[in-house]
Amino acid sequence: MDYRQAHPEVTVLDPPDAIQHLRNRQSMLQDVADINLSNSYGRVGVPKQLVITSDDASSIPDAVTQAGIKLPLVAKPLLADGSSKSHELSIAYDPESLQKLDPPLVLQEFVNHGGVMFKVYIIGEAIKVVRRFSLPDVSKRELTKNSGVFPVPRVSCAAASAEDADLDPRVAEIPPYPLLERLAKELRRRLGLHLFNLDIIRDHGNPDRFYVIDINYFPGYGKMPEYEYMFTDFFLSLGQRKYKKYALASC
Ligand SMILES: Nc1ncnc2c1ncn2[C@@H]1O[C@H](COP(=O)(O)OP(=O)(O)OP(=O)(O)O)[C@@H](O)[C@H]1O
Ligand SMILES: [Mg+2]
Repeated sequence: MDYRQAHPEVTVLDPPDAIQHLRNRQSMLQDVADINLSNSYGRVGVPKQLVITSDDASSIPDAVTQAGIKLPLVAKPLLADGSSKSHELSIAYDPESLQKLDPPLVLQEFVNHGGVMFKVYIIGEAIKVVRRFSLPDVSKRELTKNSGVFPVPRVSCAAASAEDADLDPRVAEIPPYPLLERLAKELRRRLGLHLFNLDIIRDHGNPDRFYVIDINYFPGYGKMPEYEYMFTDFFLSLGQRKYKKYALASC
């Protein structure tokens, strides 16, 4: 803030406090929940979730029952600070094993989505969607058979791209652009950020229902095809905006 005031000539793209908002998995998804976007192209929300801050893991099964959220649950460290620990996610299949978890956490309902997710990159006003492999569905049978807490492998970061894979079109179809554009526009405004991405999954039982499960600030753009062109356009648009401002001020 001080720096910004002392140097009005410097363009601060995304302010640190707005970026900070994404370092907590609870506050990160709050705006998506508030927007509660629904139009003729579909609906976008957040999986039902519960935040556990108490150190006493033995109270988690009761808290889950009271919140009415359903197993299996994805347990995510509350802080998403980029450390490798903050990416250590697990899946819990039965109430008993919830006591083995290590708070502070966000417990999120696991949504079956057919093993494919969408990384939606936002660069200013531009959007690029990339398909990635994700976790496979959990069947009712598996849910009754499995018990325990299992680490979640970082499937979406694996080298294999889902772009050219032979996938069920109902699972692989990119979410409708008009829906993503509305969401991106609202989020840009509410978050006060220009450079971020959304991890989105489609409910396997309901193709019009989408869930945002993660938002990252300045994600690895290297994995995004054509990022060079999109960044060039973005920087040019910033330059033009600044030029217009100066031109108006000096009139
Ligand atoms: N609610 C959910 N339902 C189903 N699968 C989920 C859910 N949340 C997360 N996953 C799966 O777990 C993966 C990692 O989750 P998430 O993106 O929230 O964590 P992360 O630590 O930020 O991981 P990454 O850096 O790999 O994106 C997702 O890509 C997806 O495959
Ligand atoms: Mg993610």
